[in-house]
Amino acid sequence: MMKSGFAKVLKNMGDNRSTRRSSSESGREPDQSPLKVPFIIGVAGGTASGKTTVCDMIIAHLRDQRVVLVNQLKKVGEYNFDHPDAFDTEVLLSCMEKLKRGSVATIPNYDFKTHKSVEPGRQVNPADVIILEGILVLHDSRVRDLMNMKIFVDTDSDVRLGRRLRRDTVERGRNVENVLDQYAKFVKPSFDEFILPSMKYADVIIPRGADNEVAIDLIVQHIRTKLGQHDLCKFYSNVFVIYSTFQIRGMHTLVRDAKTTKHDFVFYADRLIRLVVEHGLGHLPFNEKQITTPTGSVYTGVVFCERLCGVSIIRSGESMENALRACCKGIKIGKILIHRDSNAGTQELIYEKLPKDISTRHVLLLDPVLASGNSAVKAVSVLVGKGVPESNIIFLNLIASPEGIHAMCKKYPKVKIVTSEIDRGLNKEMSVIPGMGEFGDRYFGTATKRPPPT
Ligand SMILES: O=P(O)(O)OC[C@H]1O[C@H](OP(=O)(O)OP(=O)(O)O)[C@H](O)[C@@H]1O
Ligand SMILES: O=c1cc[nH]c(=O)[nH]1
Repeated sequence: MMKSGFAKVLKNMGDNRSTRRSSSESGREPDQSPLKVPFIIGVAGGTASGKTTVCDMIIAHLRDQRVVLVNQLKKVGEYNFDHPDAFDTEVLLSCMEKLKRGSVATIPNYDFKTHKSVEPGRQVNPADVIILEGILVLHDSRVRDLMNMKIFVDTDSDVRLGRRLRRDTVERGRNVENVLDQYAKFVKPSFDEFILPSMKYADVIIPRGADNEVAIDLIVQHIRTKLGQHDLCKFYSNVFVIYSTFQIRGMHTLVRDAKTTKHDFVFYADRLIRLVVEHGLGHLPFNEKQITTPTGSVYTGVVFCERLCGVSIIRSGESMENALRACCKGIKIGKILIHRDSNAGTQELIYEKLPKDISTRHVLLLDPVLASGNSAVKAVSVLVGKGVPESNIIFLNLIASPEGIHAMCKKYPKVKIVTSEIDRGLNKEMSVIPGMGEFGDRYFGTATKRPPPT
């Protein structure tokens, strides 16, 4: 039986068999968002451990996603097929690079009977999820570094030997003695020397392989969560987008609509702000506390963090103060006014009024729009200058641009950013696209911007 040595199975996508409806079929505008970075999973484990079955189960559960399964590429002509030298890591890396960039990759086919590559190679299209499977995919750090999730399938060695014997004799026409000889000479020593030691790099170890449905279910849930997140959340662990629902999409639809009245804009912006504030508070530290309920039972809970304050960036940030006050009784709120000259790209601190003991507090920094990030970076620099540890700052925001996120994360990687949606980018005027226009003017009903105080 001949199978491709690299892109063995193309599920749902590889050769243009996507099960997802195209944008034209679904009646949407073509997706103009920046390139989606695929979620890459590595699945390693000894021979006949059930790696392929585990991959097939993950693919079956992710049937609404474009998934491609790629096998570790064999080098033609190698004798010890279980040694790291038997794999063509350079070609694998270049193919993965193409797929990550969103290009088609041509992957050599490999015949397991003749141990030769077979022309033509297989064309693999980019996908949402790439599963990289092979006994040694966790061995090389360059391959590991590509992965968002590393799995090791850990199946009992007797079970694996039994399966291997059956497969090689029944499916590949070899005799028992020859299979056992190869196992003792190459397969087992390589497992002990290279494969088993790579288990320490795994994020998840699946005992009993494909029989472990609970583990596979948990893995699939995790992948779904990650796929639902914006790609920037995969890059920056300090960036959080609140969990989207149709209610949240509906509120965004209203606040982004140029025809929405001021009254409705304020109503739905306030609803969104409240959700962002509640989510942001969830990132504060907590202490465990046990209380007794009216039924006399003990409930183990947590106490709210007490050393808090809000800081709004005037003027739009002030729209978020009410929601913060409604959630945190009596919270102190400071203010920062920055004059931003978007043409010159400069920011000037005009005014600040902050609690004297701010350096001992966790700070919730408020501003509904993160565009170039200049205002937020300047505001954080003021706080840090007052002695607030960077990691004690949570920036709460309704709409963020990728440019703003990059700018903040580059300068202040420990500041947490909580937003409700990440948009496509900025236009020439430095407005967020698609965005919601000038937030302050829409929220406060001012047709033109107020000049900064002199
Ligand atoms: O990331 P940046 O490129 O710095 O842009 C974001 C800033 O722009 C908006 O304020 P704006 O200057 O419009 O003032 P306003 O709040 O008074 O409306 C917003 O509230 C941010 O403070
Ligand atoms: O799109 C933008 C950019 C900056 N400030 C806003 O209010 N909106």
